[in-house]
Amino acid sequence: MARTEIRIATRKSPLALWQAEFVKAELEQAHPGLKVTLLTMTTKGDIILDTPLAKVGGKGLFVKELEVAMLENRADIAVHSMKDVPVEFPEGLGLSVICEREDPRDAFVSNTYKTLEELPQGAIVGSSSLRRQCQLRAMRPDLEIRDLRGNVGTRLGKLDNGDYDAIILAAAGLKRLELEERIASFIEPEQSLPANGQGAVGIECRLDDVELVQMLKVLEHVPTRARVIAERAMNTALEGGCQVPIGAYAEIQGDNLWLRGLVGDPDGTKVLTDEVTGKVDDAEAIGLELAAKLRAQGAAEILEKVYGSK
Ligand SMILES: NCc1[nH]cc(CCC(=O)O)c1CC(=O)O
Repeated sequence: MARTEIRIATRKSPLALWQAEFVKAELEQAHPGLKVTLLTMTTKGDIILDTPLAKVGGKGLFVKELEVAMLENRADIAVHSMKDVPVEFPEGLGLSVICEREDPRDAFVSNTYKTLEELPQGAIVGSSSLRRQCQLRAMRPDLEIRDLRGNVGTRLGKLDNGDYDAIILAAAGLKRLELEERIASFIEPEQSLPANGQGAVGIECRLDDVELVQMLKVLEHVPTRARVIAERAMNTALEGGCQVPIGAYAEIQGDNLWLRGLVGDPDGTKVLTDEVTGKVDDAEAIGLELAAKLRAQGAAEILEKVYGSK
């Protein structure tokens, strides 16, 4: 008998809730009679899980609370922004679906200026992403970049307070939250290469739940998966985390997949970029090839310096 309920474990931020509600609506539409419920949780970051379920090689494993909920069968799925999804999953869990990508670009948000180019000398720009900082500084070394944290609403509030002349956010988050009118202009990938997976949403679940995996498949978007796999492969091969100046962005061009990567110094003095094109079916190999090309240019030394200074 087909299952009648799917439980989504989700964080409480407006964007996390939007993504969970999106998945709920799609699943309920695709499977008449199915009820999808949201289990909201406050996450405190990584915790050590000590249940036998999550033990690998006798050791406790670092997992997030959403994953604990799935491993303990209090929830069935978790919905993630792909750019925040780590490379490895606890044993038994994995990414079963990658949904269609929203706008992958970074967005320039300002109440005064229309574009990055329009910013006056010494303007104050908010972003805590080293990837964005590196590319901004490379383009405009005169700007003063200041930290900016919190969820999308918090960040916009700080801009409106006058703390910054402009801030950089992902276009996808703003569009999903119906805040697109806050975008003064889009920053094209050639100017600010997006983070791997930016704008794409993925669904994590227990991989042995065959019926569930099957029901989730209606949300799968094959071209997005190929793009994100290539981007993540490059990132993984260079051991890039979310807080290093590293970008990866793929597009599908006919039968081909084109992938561009970037590794830089946070201060923007060194920026390495390279590209690889190959067959869509070879997405992962394309990512690995690009990582090797960037390494040959000296990417590993740059990243080591960033990690070393933490
Ligand atoms: N790092 C935070 C984060 N993770 C996902 C998004 C939204 C965009 C997306 O789904 O990729 C954001 C906000 C931002 O970068 O402005």
